[in-house]
Amino acid sequence: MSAPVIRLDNLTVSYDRHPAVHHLSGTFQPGSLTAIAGPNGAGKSTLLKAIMGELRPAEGRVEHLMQRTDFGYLPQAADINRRFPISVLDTVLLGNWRSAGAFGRMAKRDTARARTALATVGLEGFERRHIGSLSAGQFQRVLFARLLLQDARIILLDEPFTAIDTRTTRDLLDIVVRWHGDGRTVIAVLHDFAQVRAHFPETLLLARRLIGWGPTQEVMSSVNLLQACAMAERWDEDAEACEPAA
Ligand SMILES: Nc1ncnc2c1ncn2[C@@H]1O[C@H](COP(=O)(O)OP(=O)(O)OP(=O)(O)O)[C@@H](O)[C@H]1O
Repeated sequence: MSAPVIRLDNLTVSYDRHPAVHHLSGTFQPGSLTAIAGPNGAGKSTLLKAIMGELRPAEGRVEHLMQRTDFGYLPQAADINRRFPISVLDTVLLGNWRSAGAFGRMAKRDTARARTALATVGLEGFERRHIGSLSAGQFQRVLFARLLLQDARIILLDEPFTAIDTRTTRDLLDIVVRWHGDGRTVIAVLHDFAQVRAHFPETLLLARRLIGWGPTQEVMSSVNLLQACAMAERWDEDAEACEPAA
């Protein structure tokens, strides 16, 4: 087995001293395609933010065995301000920050690459549109185009298919599968268990503590899913029913 790209060592991340992720240890292998699944409030987004260095561990650590610039990160849509007055093309060009000049001047070549990325996600002709005028699905396509331009080796996606239509989901899933085919490491927080089972060979099942991490068919077992639900009920009095185990 090759050296992992990310190692979690007894990772605990807290908000105001309340742990949202407890004592998590394990590794992501290069080229792996992993879903992070678990109930609401399980610590999935917190884990991605800790991997990206946006949150500091209360205990333990995250080791990156690659450069920070090798990482591409798509936060949850709710965390992104779409009122910022910027065009679709400029939003995609922001993905080019690794090679942009000192004053952010973009070469013609970069603009051409950004246009190609927009065409790849089906948004040819949208270059001059303001991002605030796009539908949720179109905006998610723009963010995928930005990741395409960034050309990151490790890609972290936080609920990339939530609240977008079936066709957009299918198109963006195709891009995720292509990234995997290229040998990139992809980690995605997902709520749709059918999507996880159909497209993600590895799963990390989290309920603040680790329930399972490995091949999806093994990790998404009835026993593990019931355990994750039971743990969620202990921290949420109003927990909704979890998906019945397959
Ligand atoms: N900024 C914050 N300040 C305080 N508590 C937070 C903050 N962000 C998250 N939490 C809490 O940490 C816990 C884990 O939240 P997190 O968003 O990581 O879960 P999640 O698994 O991504 O949930 P969901 O599936 O609902 O998006 C929750 O109890 C949440 O309320």
